[in-house]
Amino acid sequence: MQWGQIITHDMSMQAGGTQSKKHPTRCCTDDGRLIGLDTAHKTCFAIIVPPHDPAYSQVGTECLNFVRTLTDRDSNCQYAGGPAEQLTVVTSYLDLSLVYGNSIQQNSDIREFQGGRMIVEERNGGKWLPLSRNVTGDCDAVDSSEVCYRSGDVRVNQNPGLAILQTVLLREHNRIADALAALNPHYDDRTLFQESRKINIAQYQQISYYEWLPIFLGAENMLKNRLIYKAPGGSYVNDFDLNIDPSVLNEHATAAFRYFHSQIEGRLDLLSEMRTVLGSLTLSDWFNRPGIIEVGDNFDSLTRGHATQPEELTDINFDRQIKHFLFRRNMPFGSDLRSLDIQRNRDHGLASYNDMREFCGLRRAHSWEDYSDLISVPIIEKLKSLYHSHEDVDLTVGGSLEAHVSGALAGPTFLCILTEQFYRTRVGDRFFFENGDKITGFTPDQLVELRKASMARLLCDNGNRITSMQPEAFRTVSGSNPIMPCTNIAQVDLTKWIDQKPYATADPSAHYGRK
Ligand code: HEM
Ligand SMILES: [Ca+2]
Repeated sequence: MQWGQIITHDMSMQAGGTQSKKHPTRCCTDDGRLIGLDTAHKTCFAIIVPPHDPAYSQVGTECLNFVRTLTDRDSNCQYAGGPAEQLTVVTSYLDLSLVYGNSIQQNSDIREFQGGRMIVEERNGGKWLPLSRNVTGDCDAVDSSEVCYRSGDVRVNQNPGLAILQTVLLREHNRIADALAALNPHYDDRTLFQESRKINIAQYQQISYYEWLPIFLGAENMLKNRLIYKAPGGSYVNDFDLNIDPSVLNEHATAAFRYFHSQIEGRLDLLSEMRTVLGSLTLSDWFNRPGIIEVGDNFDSLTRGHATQPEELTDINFDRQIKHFLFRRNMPFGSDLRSLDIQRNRDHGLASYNDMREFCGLRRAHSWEDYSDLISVPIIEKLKSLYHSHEDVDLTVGGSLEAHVSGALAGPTFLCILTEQFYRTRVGDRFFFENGDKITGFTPDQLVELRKASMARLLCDNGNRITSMQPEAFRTVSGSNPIMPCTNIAQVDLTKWIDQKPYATADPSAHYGRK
């Protein structure tokens, strides 16, 4: 057995799946009935709802739409004789492709080509993501005047939290570009764009690896496996390895990383600067309707809400908003994210839970009872009633039932996959921000600054009028993580990017010492 790779070249987006809106290919009728196999599109793999389903039986839904991910077979580029491999349409590096796009063409469509900036549009005194050119296609818009965004990633409109994050990262790019333009008046648009992008990506990698991932993977586990380093100061980590394939593991994108769907909270609080609750939104009212973030003070209040209200537990329970009401538009029920995850596991033909356990160095189970080292007995009893054999348990199911490793938010099998992925994502990236490459790396002075980047500072700098935040924005407010004025939160000092020399891009050969 070996790791399964999703083919490409932020973390994968499977081609042709159900990432955001309703898929144009319909495998069920509008009222949730199955379309006969003879008439359904060949990529259909509809989810059959049992008649006794506690939610869907209320409205007689017997079929949930599911369209198979496109593979190399569909695109006539199949590896000789190998099994079908899923295709992805985004880059697999942590390169903020969600902001900058996945190709030169996508990038050109969202760049301003002035002052190094990305396109933002002014509405109601604020700077927002540019509008989609196909509002009713990209969003669940009631009419074509509704706000619907265009960005580097088509999922931007999927939920309000994501639209906020996309906006914050876009504004951050322009904030950096404006600062660099003031510090280096001799820089042209292209230099400003590339340098700002490079800083924005570095901050994003710093935040992802040093602030966010430790909560999920455990800081000790990350240190031990060389995903992060202790107190690096201004020193480089030159761990780039040409032999490490940085593309996204199928087991990661289709099982392990989706486990965090369990954390999704269906109620989105709106909070004042004093952190009093002004109201709340219901997630399923706002799938693919991102315009809500531009209404009144919602951008700031929702941002404070996301930073303040706790996530749901990482466990076997999933919020009704995604379990019954995903993309429901104004219908009483929608789709079920948990079912989609399980069906996607089968669509991609992932290895079984038992095989993956063994591959990760855990004990292979030879009977149901052998799972009791990691899964509780009542849950094993439930599994027995659902699967014919202990060998049949899907990876996405078994992995999410394991007791968590101490200090992490996943059991050993998922943690093995997540750790392998995030090791590859850094070590396989020759531009990872901690690398000391003479041409592409940062100076030690700049690295010291980048290591001060935080989610709190990003939210402070790119809200409309957010003036306070807790320093660890991914953690709830507490005595040791109190709300404080933004001015007290460390800032990346961009004066370390003052470039004394005339910039050398006019003569790229100068970099390589060629004549
Ligand atoms: C409101 C929040 C979210 C919603 C509504 C949502 C919804 C979805 C949907 C509909 C899909 C595609 C399902 C399919 O057809 O196979 C998906 C994929 C995925 N989601 Fe989420 N998700 C959310 C948050 C998250 C979070 C917080 C994480 C991880 C921390 C996550 C990780 C993933 C991953 C890894 C995939 C597979 C992406 C790919 O490879 O194509 N999602 N999500
Ligand atoms: Ca949960």
